[in-house]
Amino acid sequence: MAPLVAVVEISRRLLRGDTDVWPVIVVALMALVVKQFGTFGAGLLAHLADIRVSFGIRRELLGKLRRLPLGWFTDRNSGTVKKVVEDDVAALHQLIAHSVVEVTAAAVPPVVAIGYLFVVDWRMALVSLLPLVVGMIVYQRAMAGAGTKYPVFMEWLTRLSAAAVEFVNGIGVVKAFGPPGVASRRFQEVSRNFARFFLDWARSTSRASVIAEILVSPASVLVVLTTVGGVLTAAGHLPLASFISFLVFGTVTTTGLMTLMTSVHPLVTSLAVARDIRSLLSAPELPVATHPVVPDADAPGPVIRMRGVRFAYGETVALDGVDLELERGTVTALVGPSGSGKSTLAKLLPRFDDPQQGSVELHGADLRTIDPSELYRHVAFVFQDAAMLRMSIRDNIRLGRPDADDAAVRAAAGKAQILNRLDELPRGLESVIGEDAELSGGECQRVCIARAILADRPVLVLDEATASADPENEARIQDALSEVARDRTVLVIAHRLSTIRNADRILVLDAGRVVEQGRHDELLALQGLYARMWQHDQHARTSAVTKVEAR
Ligand SMILES: Nc1ncnc2c1ncn2[C@@H]1O[C@H](COP(=O)(O)OP(=O)(O)OP(=O)(O)O)[C@@H](O)[C@H]1O
Repeated sequence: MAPLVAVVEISRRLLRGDTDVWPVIVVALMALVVKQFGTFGAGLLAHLADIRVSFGIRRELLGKLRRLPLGWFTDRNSGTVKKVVEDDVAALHQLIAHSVVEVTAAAVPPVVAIGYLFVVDWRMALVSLLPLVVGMIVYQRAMAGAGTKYPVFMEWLTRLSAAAVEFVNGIGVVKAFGPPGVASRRFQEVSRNFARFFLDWARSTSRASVIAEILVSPASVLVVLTTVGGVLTAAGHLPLASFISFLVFGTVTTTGLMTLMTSVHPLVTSLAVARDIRSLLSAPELPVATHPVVPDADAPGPVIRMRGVRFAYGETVALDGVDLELERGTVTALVGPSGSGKSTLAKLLPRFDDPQQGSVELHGADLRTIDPSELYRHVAFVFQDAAMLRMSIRDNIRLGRPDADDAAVRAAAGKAQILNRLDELPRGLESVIGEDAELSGGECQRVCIARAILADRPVLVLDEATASADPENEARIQDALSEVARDRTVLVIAHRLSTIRNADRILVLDAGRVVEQGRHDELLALQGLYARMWQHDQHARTSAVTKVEAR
């Protein structure tokens, strides 16, 4: 404001015939210097605050992610989590480091200017606000309906990006099977509908918003002020110095308002982002006992016991009253038709979720009463989606035992039937998947098995997942699994019945219930679901072999 005040003060003095204007100029220049330091200081403080807040939020988010049930992650893709932890927190930067300072800087001058103008001449001050008030009313009217469409606009953006991702992901399949053009048709359709929506939206608001913008522009304010002020000054109702004040300060209100409007948009976006962060922070966690129980590994009885377990995904009941006991050092296989609840059951053991009814116990202690880190000292798992972290294969293998030496890592890799393959890589165990090494799905799974062998937890949950592996890979995975199962209590989801013939116990699931259980021979003798599945499995194998031989 200082240069503007200086202009008015200098004209006032000159009009009085006082030519001593240097002190005013010096004060204005000093004020400018103070402003520069002030702006720099404010920016610095705001950025420091941003660093502290972002750090605090990220730490809170990571803590939260650690406490969320693992099932929460399987229901979401990693993109969602990354968006909140990385992008959303980064977007808050705008709010904390910039918007606060910018909005303040934009809001203060108009307020001061209006106050000052009212002191100089309240009637002219009202006149200077006239174009603004009319402009705001027009703008408000135009936006009243349009504002409600903002969520629809965001919805369209999500739909558009989903269609684009679908188009790119499915392009191979559609190219191979679909008629030409099918792949892009859906994407084009969504784009076209979006364009239509957007045009309608823009059209409904454009005329009014252009009028509003013209009204609140500095030019309009200046036209009104010079006309009214000129007439009043000429008639002797307004001193010339006051008229100059209005010419100088009159447009400050409108320019400030316009800056305010442009800095409000990032503010609104940041608030939406803050909502997403808050919703992640308030996602329900797995309850943790205030006085956790430490399970006694020497307690008599089964290592794992499930009683009357029921689990539903919304309306879909996946498990309906399951009882299960895993005896120490035994291998129990879960079999059943697709969708019978095998994965759901297996994932309750490492507490991906809690059952809605019934309980899961480890050495007689309900999992809900055990500290999660204590639970993972007992239970390891290898699931189909073999997870490799972006670090060396050595560190991937020793994730569960970071202090393991090289010999132990190599021994585990050897038992998991993957050591030779890893030694073939240019940097051996130092290689990083995705950077200087690529492994097949089966090979990644064997690395995960090596991790489980090294972690040496007494209970192991496995998804056999050999259905899609080639015979050699399958045989190797089988060998690795037999190795890892030695002396451990194992629950394995079996996709090929031939691989679990020797299991100590086989549990047959159907529609979320255990319908048969026993050893392979006992189940065959029952002539029930298992026997039918076995026949089907055998038939599929022989017919595949016959077909290959016939060729
Ligand atoms: N995240 C989920 N949300 C909703 N329903 C689910 C979810 N996961 C599984 N289901 C449903 O729960 C039931 C049991 O699924 P589950 O994956 O446990 O079966 P499964 O026996 O492991 O199947 P498969 O052998 O095909 O892997 C199915 O009806 C499935 O559609």
